[in-house]
Amino acid sequence: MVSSTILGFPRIGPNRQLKKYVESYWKGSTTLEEMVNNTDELRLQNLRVMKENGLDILPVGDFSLYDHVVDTALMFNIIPKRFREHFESELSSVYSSNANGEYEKKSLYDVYFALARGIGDNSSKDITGGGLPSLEMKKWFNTNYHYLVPEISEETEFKLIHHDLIKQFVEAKQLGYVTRPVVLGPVTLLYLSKIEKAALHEHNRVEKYSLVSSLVPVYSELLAGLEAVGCKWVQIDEPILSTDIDEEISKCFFSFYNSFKSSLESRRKANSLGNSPEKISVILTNYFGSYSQNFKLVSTLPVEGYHFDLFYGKADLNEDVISGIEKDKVVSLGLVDGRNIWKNDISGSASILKYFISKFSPENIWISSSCSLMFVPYGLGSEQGKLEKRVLDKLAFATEKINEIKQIKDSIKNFDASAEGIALESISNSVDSDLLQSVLFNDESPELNRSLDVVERKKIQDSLYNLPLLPTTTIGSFPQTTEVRKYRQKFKKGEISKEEYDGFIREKTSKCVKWQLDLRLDVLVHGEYERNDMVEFFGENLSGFTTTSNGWVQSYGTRCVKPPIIYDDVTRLNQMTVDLTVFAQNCANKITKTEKNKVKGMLTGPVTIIQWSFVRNDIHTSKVAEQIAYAIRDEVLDLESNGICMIQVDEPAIREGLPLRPKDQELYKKWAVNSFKLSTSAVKNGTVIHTHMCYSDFNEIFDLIKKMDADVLTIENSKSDLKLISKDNNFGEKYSGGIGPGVYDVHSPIIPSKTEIRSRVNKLLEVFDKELLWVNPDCGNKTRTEEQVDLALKNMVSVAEELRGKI
Ligand code: MET
Ligand SMILES: [Zn+2]
Repeated sequence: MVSSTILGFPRIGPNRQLKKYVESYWKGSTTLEEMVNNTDELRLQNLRVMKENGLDILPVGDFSLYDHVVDTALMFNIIPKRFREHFESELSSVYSSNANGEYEKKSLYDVYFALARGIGDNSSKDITGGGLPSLEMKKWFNTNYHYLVPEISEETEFKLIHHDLIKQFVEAKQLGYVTRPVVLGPVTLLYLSKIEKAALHEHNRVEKYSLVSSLVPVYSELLAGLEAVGCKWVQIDEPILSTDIDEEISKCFFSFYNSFKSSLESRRKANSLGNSPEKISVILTNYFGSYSQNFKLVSTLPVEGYHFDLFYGKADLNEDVISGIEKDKVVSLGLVDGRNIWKNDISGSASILKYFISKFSPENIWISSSCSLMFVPYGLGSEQGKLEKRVLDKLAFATEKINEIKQIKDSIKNFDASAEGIALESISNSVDSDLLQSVLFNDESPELNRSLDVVERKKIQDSLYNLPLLPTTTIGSFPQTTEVRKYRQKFKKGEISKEEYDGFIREKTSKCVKWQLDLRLDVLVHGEYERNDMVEFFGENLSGFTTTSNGWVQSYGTRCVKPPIIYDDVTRLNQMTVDLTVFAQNCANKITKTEKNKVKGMLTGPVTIIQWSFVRNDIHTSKVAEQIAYAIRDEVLDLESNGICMIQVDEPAIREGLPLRPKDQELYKKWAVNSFKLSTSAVKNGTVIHTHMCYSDFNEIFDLIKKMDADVLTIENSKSDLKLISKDNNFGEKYSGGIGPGVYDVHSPIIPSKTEIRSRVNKLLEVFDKELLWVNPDCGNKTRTEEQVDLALKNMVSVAEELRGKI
């Protein structure tokens, strides 16, 4: 009989309880004990829900109070020096815990939350900046989830410092559940980690993959511990296998899994566990894509089973891969999409399952989710009666997805593999041949291109606007104060009229324009007071979108987001931003009695809208991008014809969508760039198109950025230590448009000093042509207070004005 399972379940609870439980502990309004009891209950509730909805084998260890990567790092004592020193006594109390792994909870939790959130003035990510900076946060592969980056060094003393996973297994077993502990694999753990700066002596570079041998004993100790309490399977997650791994990483896999096997064996002998009921087996788990070439290596590793993501890794449904699976291995089939919210095609999944049954023994087959279900909301329960029925009928959230796995299992009950032959071709995916018909794949199309190139356009634009050298601007949003939020809430609840709400927004907008003029900013914005969120706002104004009332997914730690759902064709229903932008421009004109200070129109680009939504999957994503691009294009043209001559189309998430494998990246880059161009290229040459990007490392996408052909690019840069302008990448030479690398970090509450800003601008001037350089923060101001924004921008403008006279 096949078994049903999943790789992991959402941790946040049906009503985001995790947030409440953990945050109230942080605030001191609940005790540690209360927090632990509450979150334990949430974890046990997950087990119940999984069981009730029909799973045979449940994951344990997939739950986390903050992040599973920092969980793993801490469990193995991967703690940077600054924390080891600060928490010396707490850690020694944890280390001296008794043989059962009982430790004083408070000590461990103090270290844990400090790693996650830092201590004191954590805002300055600079080690010298005082306080204890938290671990850095990064995107988990190509998802919108952020993990904490472990810091390792030669000084890291890898050891298993607690037995929580073993205890959770035992607890679940006592409650009658069959579970499979989930552990992040060693190679992926190293891949996600970085070398700890403070521990680096000059001339002493540590190659992080060389540390893999030190991980062997800790993993084998953990697995031996699990084996001793009767655990039969452990899931070791190695999603790095969805990328093209190089020689060094391949070696790392090979050496770890082989030595680990023998280390476990010697532990068995030493502990005379030889007579333990059953040896523990390992299922190696890859998700987010296919193994493809990597499977050759994987099939030689001494593990007992493999998980396949058959949603995003359909490429593995091919003879080369499948013939490499030995008959006695367990195959776990990720048939239910862990990253999107659409109902499963049960009969399609059943066909794939039948194919595997015809090849392998049903006892060795597991039906599973493609990846953990933590990337989709908890359950549809609270959407009943709220979402339109025709939308609701298409959806499955985590709880419903478990049920689908059961349905797939039930649907093959009477299947006789010997009677029906199944061809591999019938289940593997065919490529959408219509795809390339889209305008997005026709680089030469006049719809995608402006008539002059960026250099020629600049000449026209310079003559029209007469901006000073080092023009100053902001990225768009101004503080979303409690007052702004309160008004929006009241309006949404129907407590105030549309007129009253609009009146308030206009008042805020006009004050914001005045404020910017007082600050002497050159290019103004309207402040985005009308927007709760830069994607949701457009979702509410375009057809084909809907929003849920409780469809939260974890973004990082206790923070969740509620992505809109794109379920149908997207069209623009009405003008979305024209009124308020024109209003802001009129305010500026009235105050200055000139038309000198231009207000930038502010829109979100197609790729970002897609990246931060759940997107229909019945048509190719590029088709959705094309539809959104046409809608934005109409808005851009309406702004222009209403006198707005600078328009910013934000694409902060453009890097996020980049596929994991180079061979898939070209197609993405093409439609991503061209959907931006389709949105923006219809304007006159004198209209200045701005774009903005943040949140990522841009090294991989320089070509893409250039191809977008914006007139001005404002780009996050201050957090990533001016990586953008590092000597090696020659970005300054390669980029011929206007450019505004952020001169300070808006995510920090610290007011950037003039000295700091001046030194950044001076560095930028070494790299970029002074005619092209803009001066601006690195992202929007919405999360700051009005006072912080005022002081920071005063310093920024003052530096720009001072330097203008000198360069
Ligand atoms: C995450 S990018 C944000 C861009 C947007 N225009 C803002 O200023 O908030
Ligand atoms: Zn930004």
